[in-house]
Amino acid sequence: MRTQTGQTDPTLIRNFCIIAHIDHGKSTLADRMLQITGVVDERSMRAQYLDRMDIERERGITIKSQAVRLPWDGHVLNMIDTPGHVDFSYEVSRSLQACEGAILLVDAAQGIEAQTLANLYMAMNANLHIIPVLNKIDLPAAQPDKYAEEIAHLIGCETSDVLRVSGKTGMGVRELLDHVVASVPPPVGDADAPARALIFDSVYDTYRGVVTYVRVMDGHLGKRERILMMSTLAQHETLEIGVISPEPKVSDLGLGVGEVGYLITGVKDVRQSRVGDTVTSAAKPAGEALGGYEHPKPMVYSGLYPIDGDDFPELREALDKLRLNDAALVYEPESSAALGFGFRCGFLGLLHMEIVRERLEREFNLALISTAPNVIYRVVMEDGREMIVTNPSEFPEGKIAEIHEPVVKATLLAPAEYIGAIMELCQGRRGSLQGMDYLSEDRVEIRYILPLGEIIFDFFDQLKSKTRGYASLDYEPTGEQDADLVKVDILLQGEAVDAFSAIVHRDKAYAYGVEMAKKLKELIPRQQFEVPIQAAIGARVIARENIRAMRKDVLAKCYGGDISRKRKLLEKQKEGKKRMKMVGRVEVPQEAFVAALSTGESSADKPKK
Ligand SMILES: Nc1nc2c(ncn2[C@@H]2O[C@H](COP(=O)(O)OP(=O)(O)OP(=O)(O)O)[C@@H](O)[C@H]2O)c(=O)[nH]1
Repeated sequence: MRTQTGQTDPTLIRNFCIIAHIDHGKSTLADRMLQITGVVDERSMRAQYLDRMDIERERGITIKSQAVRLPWDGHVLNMIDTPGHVDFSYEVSRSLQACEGAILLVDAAQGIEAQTLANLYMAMNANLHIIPVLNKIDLPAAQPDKYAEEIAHLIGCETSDVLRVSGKTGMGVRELLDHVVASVPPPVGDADAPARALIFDSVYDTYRGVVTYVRVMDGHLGKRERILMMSTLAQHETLEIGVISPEPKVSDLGLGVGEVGYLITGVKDVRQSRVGDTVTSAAKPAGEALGGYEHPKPMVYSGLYPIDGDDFPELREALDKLRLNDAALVYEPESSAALGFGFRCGFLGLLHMEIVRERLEREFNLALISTAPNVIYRVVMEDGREMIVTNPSEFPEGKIAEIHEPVVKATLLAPAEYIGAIMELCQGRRGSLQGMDYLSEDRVEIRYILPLGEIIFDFFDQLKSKTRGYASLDYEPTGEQDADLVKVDILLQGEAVDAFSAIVHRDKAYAYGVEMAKKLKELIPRQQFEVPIQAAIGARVIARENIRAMRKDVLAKCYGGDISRKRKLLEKQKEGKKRMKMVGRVEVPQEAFVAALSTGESSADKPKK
């Protein structure tokens, strides 16, 4: 199976990935393949072998892609695991570039979902050979005939071409592996050309530094070789090079054309080894990088503040550490009059934001307040100045000529009976209908252009509740549009509280103001004096509530003048004060900030059906 130079003969290699909607069983199938090919024995098999991070396992989602080498029938199969969430679509696209084939995995009880479509289109764009597969055929609720037809209709094949498997029982998985060998084209590349390898993943490991996953397109990468990263021009030496099967195995011969493996250079930050970049030899560099490199671009911003102000240095340290493992995370310090010192952080999307926050809280033991998420607005002033606004506090005063907001192309899939509910929801979020197609008699694909700012709050939850969980959603950024947006400030006793300001559409400003004022009225305790809560656009007040003054002071409770009791009460009050923030003269308990800023459960928690 090896050529004269020692690498695997490319004609015997098959590189493939599995694309599927969340929960359709990708990890289970991958696990079964590990077992059937003998890479993992029965005893050491633990469920979802490939999902390494704890958070991933707990949430049952795949965040980081990985590649595993599977021996099968005299061939080498490289299975590249792709992440399944829209936030990570760039990583998906890079994993696809590393393959020649894709297994399109569809739950036989659910049919095609929005994510399946999005990934399928990406795979077709990358010219991959598609193997359509229905999974979970062991389920009593499976309707393989119905969904085979849907798939056949979608990709233009015969229903009999759609394979049927169960990742759980292993039924049909051997046949699927045979089919991969028979139908996925072997990689082609120029073995004599200067090396070019695509980085499709890079992961920080505490002990070994950054582990970079690559697919060699041309040439050869060896051990102790000086390599060059073509986007940054950084040079490193490969300390170790090998394949994963399923644990790392050092390959003294290096990696040749078509091979998939990892390399370690001792760098400590994933930013030095970026997904999408091309690795070449420093001594004999390639003339041109592989196409398609993109710098990760944050789409959603939010402020993160420690609940206890003293934790600010810990938060900084934690972010610095997380960053080593996450090339897409950006942050810079900011301060808020209400919340103290914190960081403005940029994320790829909502799930990414949730994951970062959860890791900060869980791995670094930090208690955090996050401000409402924001998208990036481009504001043009009448005098021609242009500014980028990622935070309501940056929203300019004065004469604004235009505001542009980011929009996404959203694909929604649902049973036809929910068309009305979905359209009502999208219309209410300023969506514009682009088209609608029936996938089968009773299932429909609806396409909308929607402002990103309108879907980052609770769109997903609303969609699920209005369709009883049957709709699925996928979206991709597609430029920007003009929008009539305003900044709504919330004032306590005439003083604006920066943490509660928001940029919203003019038509929704009133509703936001009323809701926030009501919420705060309930959350802020009475003070010695009356506290007006106002919502305002500039100088114009659009909503108002009042917190009435406290009638008695705390000591009034202590009848009889028991001095020790009095002292205890004062102590207690002092204790309470520590967790208060002063906004002007008004004492606001920390909990009020947390409660007012939480929008209930985040939609990113539940990307599942
Ligand atoms: N009955 C049955 N259940 C299955 C099968 N394959 C997967 N499941 C179940 O379906 C659920 C989702 O499976 P996963 O393998 O975690 O799905 P996934 O597509 O990897 O999910 P993400 O990593 O979140 O994208 C789990 O509860 C599995 O036990 C199958 O063939 N039959």
